[in-house]
Amino acid sequence: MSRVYTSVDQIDFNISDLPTMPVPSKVLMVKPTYFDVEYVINPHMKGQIGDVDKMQAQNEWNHLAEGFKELGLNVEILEGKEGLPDMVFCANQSLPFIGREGTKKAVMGIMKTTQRKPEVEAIENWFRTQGYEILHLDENKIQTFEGMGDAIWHFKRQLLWGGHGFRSSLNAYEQISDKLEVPVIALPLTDETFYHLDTCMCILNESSALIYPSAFSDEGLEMIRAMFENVITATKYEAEKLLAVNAVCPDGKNVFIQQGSTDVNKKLRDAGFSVHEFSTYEFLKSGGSVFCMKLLYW
Ligand SMILES: NC(=[NH2+])NCCC[C@H](N)C(=O)O
Repeated sequence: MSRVYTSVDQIDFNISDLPTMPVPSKVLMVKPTYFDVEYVINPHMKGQIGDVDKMQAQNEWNHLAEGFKELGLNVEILEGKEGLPDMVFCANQSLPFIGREGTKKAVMGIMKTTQRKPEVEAIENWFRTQGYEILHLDENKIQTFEGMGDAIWHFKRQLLWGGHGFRSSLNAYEQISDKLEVPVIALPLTDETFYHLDTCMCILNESSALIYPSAFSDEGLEMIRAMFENVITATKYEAEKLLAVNAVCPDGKNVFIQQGSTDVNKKLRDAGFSVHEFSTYEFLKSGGSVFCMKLLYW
């Protein structure tokens, strides 16, 4: 029986009562060899076609990979594929999961745009080498699901936050909830600039999240505020121009974030987080930053 929550009065559990989930120890990154802006499928890509500095992109990517290594994560690197310039955003093609008995499963995505659809198979083939059970959504019923671009695990808990509206369909979460036997809090996204949940919500630890409030509906905001004690908010400039919310906090303490997010970084430091700034300017041209340039898994 699926458990998809769409308003705060439906929520009948406390986070602390939910089954726990280990912190991911591995991170996948896809080499940016073929990364470029070749088409426009989100507002950030407008006017950027052909403008990516390839060498700069490679440098930024290397630096981020080094950062993950320094944090103690096991960094796995996959070659990109020619003709798939967005495959470097490897958070989008799947949703990895680990059950309480240690069983590993990956729900494969259904990309919204034809340009990105072939990326899924490449990631699926890679998952098979990692001992994951592959799960597919029913394509006759579900229109789209863009993996961890929209579906984000609560820190250390079997609870999924699911964004929908632009790249993922709400009914995808019913199937995911059924297949993984987890509750899903569904959040409609309201502003196309923040087309994936990972552009407007970053889960920092069990009780803290960084968000850009204007990207959510009132009901969505109510659910976020009900479940997180500390909600840090990003300004319009930093959220939109620097994709500051597309950050990642793999261990509940260290936050990797786009360089120059001064206001957010101060708020994060004041809340006790260690902030590490990375330059992802070339990837911002495509509408992505730190969070979507990697896939955390077990
Ligand atoms: N999760 C993300 N925000 N990923 C960035 C994806 C960027 C890519 N150009 C797209 O529009 O699909």
